[in-house]
Amino acid sequence: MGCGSGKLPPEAPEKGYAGVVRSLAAFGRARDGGGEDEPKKSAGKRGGSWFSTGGGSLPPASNSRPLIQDKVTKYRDKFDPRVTARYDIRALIGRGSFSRVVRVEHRATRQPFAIKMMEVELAVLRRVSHSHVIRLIEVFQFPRRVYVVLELATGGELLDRVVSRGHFTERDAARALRMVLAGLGHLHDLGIAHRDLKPENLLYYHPGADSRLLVTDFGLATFADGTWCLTTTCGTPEYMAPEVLLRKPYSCAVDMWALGVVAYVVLSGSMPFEDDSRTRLYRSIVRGKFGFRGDPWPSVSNLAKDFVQRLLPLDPGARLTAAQAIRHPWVVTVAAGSSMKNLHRSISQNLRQRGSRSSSRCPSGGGGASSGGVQPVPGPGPRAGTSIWSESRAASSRRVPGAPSN
Ligand SMILES: Nc1ncnc2c1ncn2[C@@H]1O[C@H](COP(=O)(O)OP(=O)(O)OP(=O)(O)O)[C@@H](O)[C@H]1O
Repeated sequence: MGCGSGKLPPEAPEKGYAGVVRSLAAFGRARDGGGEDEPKKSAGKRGGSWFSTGGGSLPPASNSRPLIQDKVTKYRDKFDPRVTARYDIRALIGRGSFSRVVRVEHRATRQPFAIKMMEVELAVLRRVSHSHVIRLIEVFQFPRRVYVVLELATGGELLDRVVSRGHFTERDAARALRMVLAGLGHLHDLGIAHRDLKPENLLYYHPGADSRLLVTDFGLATFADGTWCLTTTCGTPEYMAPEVLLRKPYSCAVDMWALGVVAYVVLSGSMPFEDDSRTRLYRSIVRGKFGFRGDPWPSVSNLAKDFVQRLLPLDPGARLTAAQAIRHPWVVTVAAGSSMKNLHRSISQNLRQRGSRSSSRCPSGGGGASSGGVQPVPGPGPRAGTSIWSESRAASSRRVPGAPSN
C-alpha cells in the first residue's frame, strides 16, 4: 500500500547513477519488448504475483493456462542462462522504476529467494548485514545487467499489514518502528543514508505475526562520507526532509525525518505534509508545520506525539538519531507494554481515503507535472508511490521543479 505520490530519482552520477538510468531506460524500452507481459504496480499488481508463486507449480490451473505459460517462458528468456542455471524463475513479484523483482527457487536447495534486476545499490548492500535489513545473497554481474539475489520477503508491506490485521495499537506501531530503527541504526553506523525510507520499502519477512520487518530498496542509498556531505535531491516527495528540498548539504538525518513521517502515517493513516500541489507540499515541508488533527490522534498518547515531533524538527541537528530514537521512552515502554487502544478503524479509514484521493488525482498513476511538476526522468516516468530525482549537482542553478529555492 503506497502512501506517497512519486519518487524523486537522484541526481547525476553519484556512483554512476546517470549511466544506470540511461541503461535501465533502454532496458525498459527496448529489452522488455512488450511490457504488457508484466504487471504494472499502477495497475494494482504491486507486491502481488503475476502468476502462481506457490512453492511449485507454474502457472495456476485455469483456461488462461497456455497463455500464462507462454508469458512465463518469455519472461524466463530474458534472464541470463548463468542465472537460470542456478535459479528457477517462478514469478514476477513487481517492478520498480529501475528494477524488476522476481521470485525464484534455488535449483539445488529448492530454497526460495527474490532476484532483483538492477544496476545500483550493490556497494551499499554488500556492506550491510543486519536482521532488519534485506540480505544480499549473491550477485551476477554482466556488462549490461546485474542480477541481485536477495532474501525473499513474503510478509507484505508495513501498511498492508496494518490494514489487514483488524487490530492495531500503539504497541504494534512501536514494535514495527523499533525494528526499522534497528536496521536504520546499522545503516547509519556504516555511514549509509537510505534516502528513500517509506512504508512501501518496509517489508515483513514472512506473513506470521512474529515476522521481522526489513528495510529494503537501496536504489537511492549512498555512502555519506562526511557528516553533511550529500547534496543530491532525491526521495519520495512526502517523505523528503526540508534540507533536501532547500538543497542544503545533508546527512543521514534525512532518514530520521522520513522515519518521523512513517511514524505519523503508521499511527494515523494520514500524512503530516500533504497537498495535491507539489509546490504547496514542498512549502509546507520547509515550513515544518504539522498538527495532530482528526481521528485517531485524540486517542494517541502524548508520548507517541513527542516521538514524532522529535523526528520532525526543521533543524536536522535537533532531530533524534537512530540510536537516540530507539531509546525514546515511547519506543522502550510502549513496545514492551500490553493494553492499548485499537486505532485500526481510523487508520484504515484514513489510508483508504488517501488511496482513493490519490488515485482520482493521478488516474495514470503518474507523479503529475500538473500537480506541481516533478519532471519525469529518462525511462519509466514517476508513478504513484515511486521515487523521483532531479539533477541538482550537475545543474546546481536549476531548482527541483516545484521545490522552494533557498
Ligand atoms: N527481497 C524482496 N522480496 C520480496 N519482494 C520484494 C523484494 N524486493 C522487492 N520486492 C518487491 O518487488 C517490487 C519492486 O520492488 P523494487 O524495489 O524494485 O521497486 P519499488 O521500490 O517498488 O519501486 P521504486 O524503485 O520505483 O521505488 C515491490 O513490490 C517490492 O515490494
